[in-house]
Order: sequence, then structure tokens, then C-alpha cells
Amino acid sequence: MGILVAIEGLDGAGKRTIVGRIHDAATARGARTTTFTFPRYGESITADLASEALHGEHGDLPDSVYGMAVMFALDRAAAGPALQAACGDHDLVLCDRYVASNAAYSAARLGEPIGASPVVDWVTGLEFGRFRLPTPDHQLLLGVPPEVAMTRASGRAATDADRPVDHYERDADLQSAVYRAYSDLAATGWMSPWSHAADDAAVAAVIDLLR
Ligand SMILES: Nc1ncnc2c1ncn2[C@@H]1O[C@H](COP(=O)(O)OP(=O)(O)OP(=O)(O)O)[C@@H](O)[C@H]1O
Ligand SMILES: Cc1cn([C@H]2C[C@H](O)[C@@H](COP(=O)(O)O)O2)c(=O)[nH]c1=O
Repeated sequence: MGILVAIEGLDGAGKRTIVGRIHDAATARGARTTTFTFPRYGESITADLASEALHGEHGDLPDSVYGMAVMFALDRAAAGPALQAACGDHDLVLCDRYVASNAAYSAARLGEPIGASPVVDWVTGLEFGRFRLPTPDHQLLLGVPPEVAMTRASGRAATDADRPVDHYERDADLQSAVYRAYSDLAATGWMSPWSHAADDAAVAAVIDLLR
């Protein structure tokens, strides 16, 4: 059975970039490695509806914290069997965003503190309980602060017409609150041990798990 490692962080933090580096480093060490990216845009109707909502469609759906979280959770639920299978025949399964994204963004949007957050308890029960998603063996919070992540996200939007900033990415207060929520999830070891690191240290934190 391989290990499931979730990579978490803000919009534009560089998760995709770091996941690629971890994937390459693990593969070079001979570890059978695969990556899932959530939301699964283009593969999952609920992921696409959530994205459209974050770009101004579907009426008041984006205003609903629980509604948005259900869309993201249903996307992961549909990938559950593939995730379980991947853990069976790989040494390392990487998730670029996983259930902690729903916990951090939902708690931040509602202003609920980690440790006493009804929405985090609800996400936990829905996704790990009802949907039986596998619990991560480790979670990495990519330690890139909001100011840096927002600059990267807007830089990417300026050069890639397919990636305009969305409702969450435009909101500096939300990004700061999400970073605090993630930091508290990591500090309290929510659902697994966590690392909180950036750049080479982030890659090393995951590769060290393979030793
Ligand atoms: N270490 C880095 N230094 C500078 N720029 C970076 C770094 N890592 C990534 N970037 C750039 O920042 C932007 C966002 O990176 P990336 O797409 O990997 O982030 P992400 O966290 O996956 O974003 P999102 O969650 O919004 O999809 C990209 O333009 C990328 O080239
Ligand atoms: C998977 C997931 C994502 N979100 C949030 C995080 C982002 O702001 C958007 C879209 O994700 P992307 O990585 O920028 O494409 O949705 C969330 O709140 N809950 C989730 O489970």
C-alpha cells in the first residue's frame, strides 16, 4: 500500500509546480508515483460547475459556503475508487489539493476558528465519513504567504487568458484568512501529520517519507 500525500496551499502558491518537482524526484528514486489534481476540471461536472460559479455563473451558488464545498466534495467522491486503486499499486500518491482545501476555505469564509469549527467537522464527516475517502498519510502546507501567492496568481492571469483570477483569488482578506486556517490545521495535525515548508524543503519533506 502506497502513501497518500496531499499538497495544500493558497491560490497561486505554486502547488502545481511543487507537485511536479516532488513527482519527478520520487520517480527518479524509483518510487511508483501518480498525481491527482483537485478540482478535476474537464473530468468532473461538479468541478466544472464550481469553477463556473467562481467565475460569475450559477446565480448565488458561490455565495453558499456549504454549497460550494458540496460541489468540491462530490468531485472527490467520484474519484474515490480511483484514489483507492492508486494507493494499492503505487508507492506514492500525490494530491494537488484534497479535503483540507474544503476545510480551510470553508472555515475561512465563515470566520470559524480551527479547533471549534462546525464546518470543518461537517467536511470531515462528509468526505472521510460518508464518502469514505482515504485519509492522507501526510499533508504538506506550501508555506507561501498571501501577498506572494496573490502576486503569482495575478501574474499568471496576465499571461494566460485561460486562467483569469476568480472570486476567491481576488479577495485578499479571504486569502489571508485561508492561510491562517491552513496554518492552524497544520499546527494541530488535522487528520494526519503535516509539514509546513516551501521550495526545496517542501520537496524534501515529502521525499523523506519514502525512506
Ligand atoms: N517558486 C516560485 N517562484 C516564482 N514563481 C513561481 C514559483 N512557483 C510557481 N510560480 C509561478 O506562480 C504561478 C502559480 O503557480 P502554480 O500554478 O504552480 O500554483 P498553484 O498553487 O497550483 O495555483 P492554483 O491553485 O491557483 O491553480 C505560476 O505562474 C508559476 O509559474
Ligand atoms: C479542491 C477545492 C478547492 N477549493 C477552492 C480553492 C480555490 O480557490 C478554488 C479552485 O481551486 P483551484 O486549485 O484554484 O483550481 O476552489 C475549495 O474551496 N475546496 C476544495 O475542495
